[in-house]
Amino acid sequence: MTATILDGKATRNAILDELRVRVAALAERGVVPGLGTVLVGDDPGSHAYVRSKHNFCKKIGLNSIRRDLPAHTTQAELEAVIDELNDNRDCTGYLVQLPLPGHLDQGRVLERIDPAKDSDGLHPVSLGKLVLGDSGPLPCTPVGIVELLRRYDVPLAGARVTVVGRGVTVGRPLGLLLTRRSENATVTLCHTGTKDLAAEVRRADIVVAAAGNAGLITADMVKPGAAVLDVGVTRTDAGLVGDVHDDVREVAGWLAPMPGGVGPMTIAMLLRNTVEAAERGLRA
Ligand SMILES: NC(=O)C1=CN([C@@H]2O[C@H](COP(=O)(O)OP(=O)(O)OC[C@H]3O[C@@H](n4cnc5c(N)ncnc54)[C@H](OP(=O)(O)O)[C@@H]3O)[C@@H](O)[C@H]2O)C=CC1
Ligand SMILES: Nc1nc(=O)c2c([nH]1)NC[C@@H]1CN(c3ccc(C(=O)N[C@@H](CCC(=O)O)C(=O)O)cc3)C=[N+]21
Ligand SMILES: [Mg+2]
Repeated sequence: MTATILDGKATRNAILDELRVRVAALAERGVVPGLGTVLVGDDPGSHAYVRSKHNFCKKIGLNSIRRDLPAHTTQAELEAVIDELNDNRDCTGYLVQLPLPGHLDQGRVLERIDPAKDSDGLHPVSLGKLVLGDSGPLPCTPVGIVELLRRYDVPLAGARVTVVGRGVTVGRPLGLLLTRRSENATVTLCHTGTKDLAAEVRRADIVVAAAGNAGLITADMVKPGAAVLDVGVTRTDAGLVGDVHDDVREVAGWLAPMPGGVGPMTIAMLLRNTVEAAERGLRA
């Protein structure tokens, strides 16, 4: 068997078409949503991500607002930029590119973002709403994963899902999303303390690999026909490598590859959160 590819780029493009229509409807009412990015330091990977976010804004008619700060920026200087974006009427949503340089307190920075402008869905208020089942911005990568599975009709209700990784941006919030009544999956979250990772993965109808450990998931660990989504990204001299070994393609029923799977969906959901924040602002 060769897996059906869950094509994140094609799906992202379909979502961008849908967003373009919503942005045009907002424009008719005099609202142009604007996505802000805050980037500290000169990591080339982070610069590339931020650049591509701004390019996609242009493609769907969003304004974008860019704040690039030097690596030696102080906590107070960064907080002043956060306060400015919170007050900036042109900025309907924004994100602080992670990770921040080690001398900055990431938690304090994220908490200072106005929750109404949280495009990432990673503010403590947004995560709290997710736990409570209240509506609000959802974390981009987890909601992108759910959206990708839905658009390919991968069955979720009753499915056994094994998520490898309990990180705050992917694994942990994904577990919360998938166990909502609307998804109804049964979720196992794995981490470095998991006793028998291979056994947990082998039971799964859906495997989400979000560990950041290159080639961790191999074909012998995957139940034939399972859906496998590769989220992890490891930078090597040979380029970016995912958590899922190439041999998985021969046993999986569906595969979201890295690159070309979940990554593009993350950006699509970031843009959707920004448009939705502007729509909510109109209703409020
Ligand atoms: N494609 C995309 O759109 C995105 C990709 N990413 C990528 O996804 C990955 C996860 O991101 P994030 O959640 O922020 O990362 P974290 O570093 O916060 O979390 C990684 C998790 O993986 C677990 N883990 C690591 N190695 C193993 C192992 N050998 N066996 C079992 N569990 C393991 C860790 O366990 P423990 O808790 O015990 O340490 C931890 O819970 C990263 O590679 C990141 O670059 C992130 C965001 C978006
Ligand atoms: N505040 C914040 N929010 C984030 O969402 C966030 C972050 N910080 N810091 C870094 C991680 C990582 N991340 C990715 C987004 C897109 C791709 C993506 O589009 N990847 C392409 C490949 C990109 C390439 O080739 O360089 C793909 O998978 O096809 C990957 C990873 C978001 N993150
Ligand atoms: Mg690979």
